[in-house]
Amino acid sequence: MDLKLKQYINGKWVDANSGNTRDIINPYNQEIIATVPEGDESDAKAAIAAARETFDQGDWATTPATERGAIVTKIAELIERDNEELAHLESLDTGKTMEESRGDMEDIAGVFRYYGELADKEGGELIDSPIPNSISKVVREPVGVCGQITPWNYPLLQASWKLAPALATGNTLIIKPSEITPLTHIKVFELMEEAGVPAGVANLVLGSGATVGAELSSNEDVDLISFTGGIVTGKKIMQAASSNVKKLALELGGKNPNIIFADTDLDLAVDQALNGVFFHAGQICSAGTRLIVEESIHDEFVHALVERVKKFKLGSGFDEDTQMGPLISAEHLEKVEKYVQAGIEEGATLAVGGKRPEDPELQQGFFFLPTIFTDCTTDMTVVQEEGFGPVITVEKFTKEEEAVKLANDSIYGLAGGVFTNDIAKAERCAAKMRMGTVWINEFNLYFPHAPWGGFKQSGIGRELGKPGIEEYTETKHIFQNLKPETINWF
Ligand SMILES: NC(=O)c1ccc[n+]([C@@H]2O[C@H](COP(=O)([O-])OP(=O)(O)OC[C@H]3O[C@@H](n4cnc5c(N)ncnc54)[C@H](O)[C@@H]3O)[C@@H](O)[C@H]2O)c1
Ligand SMILES: C[N+](C)(C)CC=O
Repeated sequence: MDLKLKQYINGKWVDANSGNTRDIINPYNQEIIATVPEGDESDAKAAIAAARETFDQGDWATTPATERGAIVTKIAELIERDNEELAHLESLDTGKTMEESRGDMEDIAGVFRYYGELADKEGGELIDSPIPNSISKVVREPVGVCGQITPWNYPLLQASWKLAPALATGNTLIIKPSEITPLTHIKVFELMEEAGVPAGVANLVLGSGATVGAELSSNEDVDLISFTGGIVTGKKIMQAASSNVKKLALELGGKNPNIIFADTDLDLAVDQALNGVFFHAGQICSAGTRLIVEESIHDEFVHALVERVKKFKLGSGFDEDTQMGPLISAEHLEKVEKYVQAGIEEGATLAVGGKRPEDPELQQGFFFLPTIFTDCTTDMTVVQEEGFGPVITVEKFTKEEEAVKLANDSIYGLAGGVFTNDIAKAERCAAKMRMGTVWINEFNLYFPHAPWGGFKQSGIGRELGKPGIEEYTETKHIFQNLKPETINWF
């Protein structure tokens, strides 16, 4: 593998202080694909010190935004140049199909390009001051040293949502990928170095959440922590971030509803419902795993879904005809199995799947069959908890208000969908759905220009769009009195 397989701290490619390493496993066949340094608190502290010193020294924060933007745009170009290599690394690490990984890399380049172009356009504004003879202006400045922690399901995509806006706005940063999927993070650091990101500005530390992640979240030299991952970890990070009242951005899980009305185009809704869940074997925060289907079309809809699911081709992400790859790890496969077992025990009807495949060619990988449960009710574990696997639950409704009530019956509020040909009805539902994104006649679409994030326990703050760059800035009001006079109050 033509990759450095090191951490990147203060402009140098380094091993872990301890000398420890970790083997990275291909989830398709359990082969070791790479061995990388396993950093710990001491590596995190070294990276934080470099980022702190670089930020405080000031050159990067005061580099003209146009220049920083040009570097971020250059990273986009390099990602486009190396798209195939990056996609290959992502599929090796995660098991997802090459087609999906190629799409991710296009999206990632788009994110760097978007923030590269936005870098010099959000400088601040003059306010119409109510005080005579004064100038009142609002400027945006970088927050400082940013800690960034990413998950294993969309490793580089989630990283791009953090790296690009942080760099564009003049912050310094330390990023920690999931310990089991570090390869595309390493590669993008090679590209960032090539694009001209100065030493100390962007640092990469590899290692576990309990060590590196916990240090980034609690260290008082870190000014902002941006985390994407599970709700349990998110709560720990929120607590740790209170050490110095860090700025906090949390992108957490989802248990996303997809409402299907009887007046929809059935073929479209079936197709989109499948797309909404089964990419990357359902390991998507915004997977539309809670189908809420109008009773009059329920049986026909479920039948159509099941017939298509039965034909899914599972296999290696590198085979052209594979539609669904494996789950990420043995541990996660076990978790999904237990989740499905809970569904069966709580009385849901298994319409298809529900177990590991029997195909001898898939026995080395962490595969689970695409699964559909019917006769589901809101009190069931499979309806309330995020399974993060290829599992759909189907609930029925008869009235519009009931559909919205079911959709909102969750601690999560990340995303949801509505399928209907009655646009007024769709708009009414969208207005009442308590989620950061609502799709109408669409599911799982995202692009750099529109903000992404969750209501309720799906998170705090927004990534992407203008809010995604504002997260990385502090707002400062500068007031200038053009005709100062003594007040003589005291
Ligand atoms: N909202 C979104 O946009 C979004 C996007 C992708 C994934 N997710 C969510 O991510 C979850 C799956 O990812 P995961 O299993 O990698 O999540 P996770 O919470 O287990 O791990 C995420 C990251 O946090 C680190 N971590 C673990 N413990 C930590 C600690 N105590 N302190 C600091 N860091 C720690 C991990 O090493 C990893 O890098 C799902 O819940 C999914 O919905 C959300
Ligand atoms: C945000 N998204 C959809 C790219 C990945 C969620 O896991």
